[in-house]
Amino acid sequence: MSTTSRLSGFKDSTIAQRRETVAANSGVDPAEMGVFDPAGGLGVESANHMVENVIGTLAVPVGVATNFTVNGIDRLVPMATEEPSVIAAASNAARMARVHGGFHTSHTGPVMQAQVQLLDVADPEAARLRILEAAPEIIAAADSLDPMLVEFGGGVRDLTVRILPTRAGTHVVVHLVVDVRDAMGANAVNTMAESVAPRLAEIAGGRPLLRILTNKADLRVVRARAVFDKDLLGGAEVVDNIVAASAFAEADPYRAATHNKGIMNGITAVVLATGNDTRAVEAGCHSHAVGSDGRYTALSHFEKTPDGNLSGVLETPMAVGLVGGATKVHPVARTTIKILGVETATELAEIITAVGLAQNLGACRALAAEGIQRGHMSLHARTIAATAGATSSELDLVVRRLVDDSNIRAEHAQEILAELRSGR
Ligand SMILES: CC(C)(COP(=O)([O-])OP(=O)([O-])OC[C@H]1O[C@@H](n2cnc3c(N)ncnc32)[C@H](O)[C@@H]1OP(=O)([O-])[O-])[C@@H](O)C(=O)NCCC(=O)NCCSC(=O)C[C@@](C)(O)CC(=O)[O-]
Ligand SMILES: NC(=O)C1=CN([C@@H]2O[C@H](COP(=O)(O)OP(=O)(O)OC[C@H]3O[C@@H](n4cnc5c(N)ncnc54)[C@H](OP(=O)(O)O)[C@@H]3O)[C@@H](O)[C@H]2O)C=CC1
Repeated sequence: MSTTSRLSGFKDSTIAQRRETVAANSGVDPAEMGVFDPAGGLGVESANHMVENVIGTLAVPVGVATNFTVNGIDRLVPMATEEPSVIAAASNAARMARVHGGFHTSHTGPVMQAQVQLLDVADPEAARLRILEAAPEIIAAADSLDPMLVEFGGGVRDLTVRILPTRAGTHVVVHLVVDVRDAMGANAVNTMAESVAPRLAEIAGGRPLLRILTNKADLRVVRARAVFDKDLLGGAEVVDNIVAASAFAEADPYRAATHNKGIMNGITAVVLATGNDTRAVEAGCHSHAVGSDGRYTALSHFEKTPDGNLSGVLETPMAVGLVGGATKVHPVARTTIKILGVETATELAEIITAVGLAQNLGACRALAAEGIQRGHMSLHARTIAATAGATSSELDLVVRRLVDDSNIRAEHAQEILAELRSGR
């Protein structure tokens, strides 16, 4: 939790000043901010304990989005992304929601599901009922594998059975529904699924094959809503145009894919910054974008409020944890969690979905008003100038010229540099 996330002048500060401000406003020890230096973050030796055949690490920029209020609490939000303008857009959108109370969320709890696939079952309908009759035994056996999780208030909540016709015959698919508390939960539920699979197969009179969690985490859903201010958005016409942009994304899968990519710009950046599994969250979100009619659509929805402001809602599965995976191992992830000030995985999930909504609004506002290139390309100009070889002292000058000339291209950056260096 931060004292305030409204940090005026933050974007124009030096890196050292930003670190000081973030530490002061989040209660993180200023000395700990050194973790964001290349030498202070993930060392090669630690990396070698995380994955296989390690030869090094890859640094990704980490910035802090400002202006976020989620459920009445100000949060500074670390975001890891290589894409210019993402953090600026999220901060800008959060500023527009802040005046109307920020983001409000609700959730279904940290519930994941593991699937056990059973093949060669002669009587699938009867097998389904036999498994349901044995549910207390199966649930107790699964719970006994993770007493720690049960002690924390988690454990198996339910067992369901589906009959699935496939081109390889009829499969009986058992779902273990597990409250994984502060874990992302994949390892926890996979262990359970593997352990109870032989007994399930015995009851069904078939053979077990896959025993793995589903990333369609539709029992672990977070919903975020916010009202964005019409004047800060740019007026009534912009509000109407964002509503039309939202309708376009709902109606057209080609547009929905890009619209949802914009949401994931924010979501993935926080998921990555906190050491969570980006692929698991991406799989969950995109699967959630397919409606009951089988059509891929927008994850968010925007409409005009009676007083002419813009209301936005977003619902996403959000399988993130505070224990397990890389979250506790990666030194940067440990610090980003402290900056966020979250105590539970669900609180983290709520902030991430709020960022997704802000990110989406930021992009839709730009698209529905001046177009994406003005804001995005003027920030992208920094990358172009650096790629062209501008030094720190030359960078700002080259960027200004690229933007002023409305010609944000590498060749032009090189021309400007040549001109500067020749003293012309
Ligand atoms: C870039 C802005 C915000 C400029 O917008 P602006 O109106 O020029 O900004 P401003 O200078 O008036 O500042 C307003 C606020 O924006 C933030 N801000 C502004 N500039 C910075 C900066 N340099 N560094 C950090 N924060 C910045 C900051 O919060 C600031 O307020 P403050 O807190 O300072 O009082 C705007 O043009 C914008 O939001 N553009 C959209 C950019 C975007 O969405 N980028 C995502 C990448 S494009 C993409 O991949 C997705 C897409 C677009 O395809 C998805 C889709 O199609 O739906
Ligand atoms: N398809 C996918 O998405 C897959 C993802 N993965 C990977 O799995 C990893 C995540 O698995 P996950 O199960 O979260 O990780 P871990 O198994 O590392 O952590 C979960 C365990 O932590 C212990 N724990 C301690 N405190 C808590 C608490 N407060 N709440 C909950 N559990 C607690 C629990 O048991 P105890 O202490 O008893 O052990 C729990 O089982 C990620 O690295 C992910 O990439 C793996 C396979 C597939």
